[in-house]
Amino acid sequence: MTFLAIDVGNTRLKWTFYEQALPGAAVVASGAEFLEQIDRLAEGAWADLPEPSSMLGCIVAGQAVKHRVQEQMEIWNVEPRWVVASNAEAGLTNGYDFPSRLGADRWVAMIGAYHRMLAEGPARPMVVVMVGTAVTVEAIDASGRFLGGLILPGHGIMLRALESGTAGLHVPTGDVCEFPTNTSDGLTSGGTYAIAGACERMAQHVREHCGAEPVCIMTGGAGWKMLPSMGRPFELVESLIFDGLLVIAKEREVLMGQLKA
Ligand SMILES: Nc1ncnc2c1ncn2[C@@H]1O[C@H](COP(=O)(O)OP(=O)(O)O)[C@@H](O)[C@H]1O
Ligand SMILES: CC(C)(COP(=O)(O)O)[C@@H](O)C(=O)NCCC(=O)O
Ligand SMILES: [K+]
Repeated sequence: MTFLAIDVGNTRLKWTFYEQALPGAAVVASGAEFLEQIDRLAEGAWADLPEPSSMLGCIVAGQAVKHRVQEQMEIWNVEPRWVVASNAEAGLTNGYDFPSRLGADRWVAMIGAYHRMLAEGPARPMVVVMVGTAVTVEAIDASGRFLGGLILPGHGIMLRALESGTAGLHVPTGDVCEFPTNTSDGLTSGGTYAIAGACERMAQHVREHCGAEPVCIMTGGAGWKMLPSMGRPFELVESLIFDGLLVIAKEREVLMGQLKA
């Protein structure tokens, strides 16, 4: 029972093909494409795959992109299924004012992170950071309640905003340093420490609210850029969204089985 997991962000589509729809399943193949390139998936990377038995995805990129992705999936007989954030799923409860308005990628990543933490020991509060086009910094308490999260511009958006809003900030990418002495380093370091600072504050909020030190996990295409500049240890888990999709797929299969029985 092979399984295709898809994560469509505002910059790239990421996919992983698994042997089974089970947490920890073996990876058969995986890839990532910028959204401008996704119309060639069916004749490109997906052409060599066997037909998946099922798929589950999360998408935050909008309706037009969703149609383009589903068009590529027409080489198979598989039904497109997309996660929408709900009040509760897979052990998490959603504290958002309007739960379905929470980005599906955020919800799925939190489910992946929470199950990963539970697999490693006793339940603890968490900070889950996703560094993609935007940056999100989520707080989860030890019982699995999503308390709320910060949304920041990612590196690219911060730089473009500064470039377009000023006359003197058109410079190449610089290095991250504590005391930048040129414009390039100032911009690169400013963006990086803005994100690191938000993560640090959220970790403080969670510690004060929950009375325990949070487990801190990071994911997303630009996570590796942030890791050396964090104020506290963060574990980088590139597969967090896929881990979450596997958890959800398995739980839904179990529920379906119970309904049929
Ligand atoms: N090798 C890379 N390929 C693509 N994006 C990268 C790479 N390394 C870092 N990035 C950064 O990661 C971001 C995309 O991350 P991703 O998690 O795919 O975003 P999203 O989920 O919003 O589409 C880009 O904005 C880019 O700054
Ligand atoms: C915050 C996001 C833009 C992040 O998108 P990404 O950086 O992964 O492309 C996305 O999760 C989203 O559109 N969320 C809906 C609004 C919300 O979560 O409150
Ligand atoms: K994403």
